[in-house]
Amino acid sequence: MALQNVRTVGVVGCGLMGSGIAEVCARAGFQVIVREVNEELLRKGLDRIRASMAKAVERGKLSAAEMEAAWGHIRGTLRMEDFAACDLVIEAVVEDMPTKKQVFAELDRICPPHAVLASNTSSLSITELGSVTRRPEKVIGFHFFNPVPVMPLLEIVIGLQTAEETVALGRALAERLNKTVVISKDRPGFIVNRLLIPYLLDAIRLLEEGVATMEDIDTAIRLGLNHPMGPFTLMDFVGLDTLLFIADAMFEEFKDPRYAAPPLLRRMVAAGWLGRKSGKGFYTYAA
Ligand SMILES: CC(=O)CC(=O)SCCNC(=O)CCNC(=O)[C@H](O)C(C)(C)COP(=O)(O)OP(=O)(O)OC[C@H]1O[C@@H](n2cnc3c(N)ncnc32)[C@H](O)[C@@H]1OP(=O)(O)O
Repeated sequence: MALQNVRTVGVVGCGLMGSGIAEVCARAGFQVIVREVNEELLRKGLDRIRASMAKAVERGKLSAAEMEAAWGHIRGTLRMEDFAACDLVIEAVVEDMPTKKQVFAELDRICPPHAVLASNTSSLSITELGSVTRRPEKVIGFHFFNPVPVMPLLEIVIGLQTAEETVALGRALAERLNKTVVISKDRPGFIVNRLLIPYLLDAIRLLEEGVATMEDIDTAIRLGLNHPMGPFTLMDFVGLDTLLFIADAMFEEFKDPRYAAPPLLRRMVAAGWLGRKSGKGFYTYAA
């Protein structure tokens, strides 16, 4: 399957990542079908896409006419069966292996045989996702970064059975979306999260040990290392539930204490303090 034959891209999930992926694909001229599990989540996801495009217009990254054209390429749905029309589907559901496996098995049943099935997973095994399909050579990881329209990286993850042709499609897609590619083997956390997750968890440990306040830790990293966000701002931005899913998945595989979630993180997620998206995480956000 070559990229020039891809007309319609499916996106499973219209949360933070799915909405960003749907937006950049529509802006690149693909027809996009994006699916959520209920009307409310779908409406919220589509609203997020529209708000992000409006911000791009405001910042001079997109013209009003381009925004309307891109918006016209996006169709929301609640039905998995609608992915029968897709040449490429990118899954961006919750970071949970049983849920993702169920999605991949369903996509394999519904999508045409030529379709490539990609996952936006940030830590789970592409090889394992491929194993529940009859097309493991067409299963690949496309790990985007939040906010998808702004972050210039696409981490492509190659499962044991992923074909060279599927990787070539990933490279061509990245070029179309104006993203730079890095290639990672299928190991937990790939490149970025292998380094990022222990750093973020260590920031929580530093806070719990009382070494410094979270404001000072954030300021230290922002001004001392020139990172755009300190670790607590970044954790709230990524979502504490997502961070916990990733840390647990990495700990499960490596059994290395560097990836063990600090108790405070688990309790914050239990309390529903998920970061920016829930209005409260390490910091509190206005509604
Ligand atoms: C956990 C995982 O598996 C993976 C992950 O995703 S980890 C998280 C990765 N993400 C990060 O690390 C984000 C770190 N933070 C940042 O880079 C920055 O804080 C940020 C980009 C989010 C915001 O930066 P900022 O300077 O405060 O915002 P802002 O000035 O509004 O925007 C920065 C740029 O993006 C552009 N932009 C903003 N929103 C946009 C949109 N919706 N569409 C297009 N462009 C947009 C702006 O125009 C601006 O571009 P220029 O510099 O060319 O003017």
